[in-house]
Amino acid sequence: MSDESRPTPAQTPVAAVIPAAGRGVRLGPGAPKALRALSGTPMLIHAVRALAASRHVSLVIVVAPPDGAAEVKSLLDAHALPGGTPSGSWGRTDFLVVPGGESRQESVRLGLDALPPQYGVVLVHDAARPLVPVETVDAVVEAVRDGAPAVVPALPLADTVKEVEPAAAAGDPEPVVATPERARLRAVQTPQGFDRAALVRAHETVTENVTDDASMVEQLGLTVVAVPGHEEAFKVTRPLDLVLAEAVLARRRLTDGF
Ligand SMILES: Nc1ccn([C@@H]2O[C@H](COP(=O)(O)OP(=O)(O)OP(=O)(O)O)[C@@H](O)[C@H]2O)c(=O)n1
Ligand SMILES: C[C@](O)(CO)[C@H](O)COP(=O)(O)O
Repeated sequence: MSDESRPTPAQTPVAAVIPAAGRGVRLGPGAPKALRALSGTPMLIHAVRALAASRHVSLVIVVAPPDGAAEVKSLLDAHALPGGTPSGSWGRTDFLVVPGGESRQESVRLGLDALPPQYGVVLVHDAARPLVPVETVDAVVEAVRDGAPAVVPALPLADTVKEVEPAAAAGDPEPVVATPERARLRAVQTPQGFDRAALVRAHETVTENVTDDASMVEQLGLTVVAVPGHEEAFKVTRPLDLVLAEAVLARRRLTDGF
């Protein structure tokens, strides 16, 4: 589809790419992180449900561990909505599974390669943020639809942040070189939302390793805007995060009944 005939972000359907191919080294030994259970359900399934809960999202592309695409596809089919829907669909949300790569960046690119032409808005969401509320997903989509080429959910910081000269050996003291003004800093979450053309160009252009997709779009000189993030959209990275995730799910079961 040419750029001229592609629908504008305000009209276009929305797809989500969920990179889920990481090992979860910081979480400790075990299955790939996205397949580990939270309250008995794989983290990835929580993440897919969170995105599929948005009325905007009609396709989810899951980027599976490189040798785990068939297992992930079966898992998604097994967790289809009650009542049963055809393989590859959860009611109004379709899903595709593709194998991932060596880095998060490569996995996202492989997900983008599988994106059908009609999708003009793309969310990129870590499987490792399984509890993001639907309100956050919707706020990101709406900001892209309003014309921002890239949108990140973000929270103010509680800790003061120091820039250091990284130590040569782990555990050595590290000289502090600067203290950025905390009030101007934000901790950035996912889903990050993009005009598809901007994100694809960023992945074609930026070759150095970066830690999120929005910074690649920044490097193109395009505007990235932040909308309010949510404390429950935290990333499950280390063992203590699992404790917090289980506590959030227990509270949701009590207050929301699920
Ligand atoms: N080669 C990779 C590496 C990461 N990811 C995904 O990117 C998201 C954020 O990455 P992170 O939390 O760092 O996950 P891991 O790479 O699994 O964690 P670790 O760095 O502790 O190994 C996760 O959903 C992870 O599955 C991916 O799809 N492909
Ligand atoms: C994309 C991200 O979640 C934004 O905070 C984060 O940068 C991912 O980092 P990771 O080291 O790959 O978990």
